[in-house]
Amino acid sequence: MNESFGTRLRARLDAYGPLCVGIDPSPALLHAWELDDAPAGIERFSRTVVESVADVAAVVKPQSAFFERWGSRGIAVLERTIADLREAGTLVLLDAKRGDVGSTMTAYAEAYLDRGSPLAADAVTLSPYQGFGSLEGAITSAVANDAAVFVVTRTSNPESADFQQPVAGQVLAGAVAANAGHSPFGPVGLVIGATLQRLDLPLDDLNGPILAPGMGVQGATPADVARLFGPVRHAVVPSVSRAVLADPQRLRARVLRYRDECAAHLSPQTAAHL
Ligand SMILES: O=c1ccn([C@@H]2O[C@H](COP(=O)(O)O)[C@@H](O)[C@H]2O)c(=O)[nH]1
Repeated sequence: MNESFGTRLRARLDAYGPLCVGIDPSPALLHAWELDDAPAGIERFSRTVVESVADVAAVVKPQSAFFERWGSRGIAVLERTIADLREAGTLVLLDAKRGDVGSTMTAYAEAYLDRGSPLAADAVTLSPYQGFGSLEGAITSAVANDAAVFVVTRTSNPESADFQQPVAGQVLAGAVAANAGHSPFGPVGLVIGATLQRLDLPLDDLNGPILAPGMGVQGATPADVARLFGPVRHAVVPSVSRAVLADPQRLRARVLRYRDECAAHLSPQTAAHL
């Protein structure tokens, strides 16, 4: 029997430290790297990130949007990037934020979670705004494929609060129910921005991982992540993209610095948040 995503994630967090590194081949970053904003440039960018960080980051998160910009050729680069990451042994979290009616969600799950798919990742981000129940097929598929879903709950962008707060409790309740009985983490993680000033959700019973984007350019620091998540910080995977991707020469060094800072702030022994 294969190991569940939760087991694999816990092992990688313990072995490598708590950090997710993004692959975000935006026009601005391609320009900074003196690469063409074209499929070949995106491929070179992605290969460099994989070669520089796959052996030191617990999780790597390609941002699907930056590949989709180039249509089928961009998707082909995304497929090869996912394959390279999986071969390197890191966990791949595809940031695609899909959400739709149940039948269509099943098709998204086939695309991103079914082991046989060329786009299959270890986990994918989903949007719950068609009702948490609409994600059921994707959650079932995640369990069947030893994968996971990370559901948008309280995102890092400043516009999110008023819109998401009213339903965040329902998202949490759905995740708690889906994760019951699993160990060390269930198949449903939450996306909660590291930029939030305070946590307005009780996460103690989540029993799932928390992806926390927003470090670096969006303003959050590893210390902020520890303060925000306090007693559940052992389950947090802080994520960083532009702040480490800005310069290819310094990419690995910056990843190592973020990783070590996150480890120092988020380890169970650290009482910095108290
Ligand atoms: O709440 C969220 C959810 C996802 N993201 C994504 O993470 C990266 C962040 O990039 P940075 O350069 O580290 O700011 C990007 O792909 C977003 O789409 C997020 O920022 N906030």
